[in-house]
Amino acid sequence: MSQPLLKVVDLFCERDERTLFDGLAFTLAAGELMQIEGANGSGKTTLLRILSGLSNDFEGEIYWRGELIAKMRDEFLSSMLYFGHQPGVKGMLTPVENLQWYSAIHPALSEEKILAALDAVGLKGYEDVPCHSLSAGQNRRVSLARLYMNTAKLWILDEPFTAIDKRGVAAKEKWLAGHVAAGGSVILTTHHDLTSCGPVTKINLDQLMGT
Ligand SMILES: Nc1ncnc2c1ncn2[C@@H]1O[C@H](COP(=O)(O)OP(=O)(O)OP(=O)(O)O)[C@@H](O)[C@H]1O
Repeated sequence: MSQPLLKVVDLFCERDERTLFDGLAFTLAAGELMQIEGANGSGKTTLLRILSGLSNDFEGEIYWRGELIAKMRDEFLSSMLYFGHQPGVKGMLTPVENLQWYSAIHPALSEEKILAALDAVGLKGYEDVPCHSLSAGQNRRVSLARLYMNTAKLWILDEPFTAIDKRGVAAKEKWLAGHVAAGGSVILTTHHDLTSCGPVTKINLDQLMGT
């Protein structure tokens, strides 16, 4: 069997003296999509922040391609896209300007690719409107356009479909399915039922909650 992309061993995390998970272990293969489930406050966001390197407040080990992430952080970070709760969109900038800013700290992207990404998320015609004049769902779409511009192997997505309408969700699910079919991997949280992503591995944090 080929080596997993990501391997989590004996992960323990507590917040406010409450154990969120203890002994959490799983592997994620290339081409696998994993959904983290659990009640509000069960630790889904906390887990995704740990996996993406944004939080070090945990015990246990996380491996990327067989090596401890802590020992090859730069390589891991360049292979991973994290999409957090906040859209991370600057209101004073237009969608095009936001994505230009994003592409400046990532592999440079042509304006053509940025416009294609905005078209793909349904924002054709809004390219030059300041984001503070867009709706919550449209701002979320600007942020999601990063997925259409990114070549990272692993996508870690926290509630990517929040504020997105039904048609938008179906289109994004297809995009995730395409990423996975091309050998990429996805770990996400969502309260939506995933219907168009293909096989989904599920981990439920409620069953791992301490007392
Ligand atoms: N920085 C922090 N300091 C202290 N406690 C925190 C911190 N971040 C989260 N928590 C606590 O950890 C628990 C898990 O929070 P988390 O945001 O991971 O849950 P969640 O499963 O993502 O919830 P939701 O479905 O509501 O988004 C909560 O009880 C929260 O209060």
